[in-house]
Amino acid sequence: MKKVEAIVRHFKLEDVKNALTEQGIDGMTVSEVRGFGRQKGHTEIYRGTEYAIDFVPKVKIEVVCSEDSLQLVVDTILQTAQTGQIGDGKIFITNLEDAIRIRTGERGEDAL
Ligand SMILES: Nc1ncnc2c1ncn2[C@@H]1O[C@H](COP(=O)(O)OP(=O)(O)OP(=O)(O)O)[C@@H](O)[C@H]1O
Ligand SMILES: [Mg+2]
Repeated sequence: MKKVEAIVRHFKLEDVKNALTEQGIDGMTVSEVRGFGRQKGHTEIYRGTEYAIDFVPKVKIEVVCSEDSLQLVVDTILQTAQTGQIGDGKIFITNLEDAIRIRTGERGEDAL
């Protein structure tokens, strides 16, 4: 299994969620995050406001998926979250050791 962490713009969240759901992804975790990329120290527009601060607000979407569906998940996020402007975000991929559905005790991909 793989864990995909995508840091995207807030206004893209709904599109990304809908697109992933359409591709058969049944679960995800979303959180509000703050950070910076390589324009550190420069300004960035967020909801009409120009931020000259160190940490720009973004949304982090975490999806755990099978290795077989990894490319589909990544492509879906890329296609829906990209504007082509600075600050579109980033995708990180890691190996995930195990998953467990607490209600049933199912493990691995059965738990996704
Ligand atoms: N190397 C990194 N490690 C962890 N988080 C990062 C890293 N780079 C970017 N991020 C996170 O991703 C968010 C968006 O980054 P951003 O899209 O600005 O990346 P970038 O490399 O500056 O690309 P761009 O030139 O398109 O802006 C940051 O606010 C931060 O939360
Ligand atoms: Mg940047």
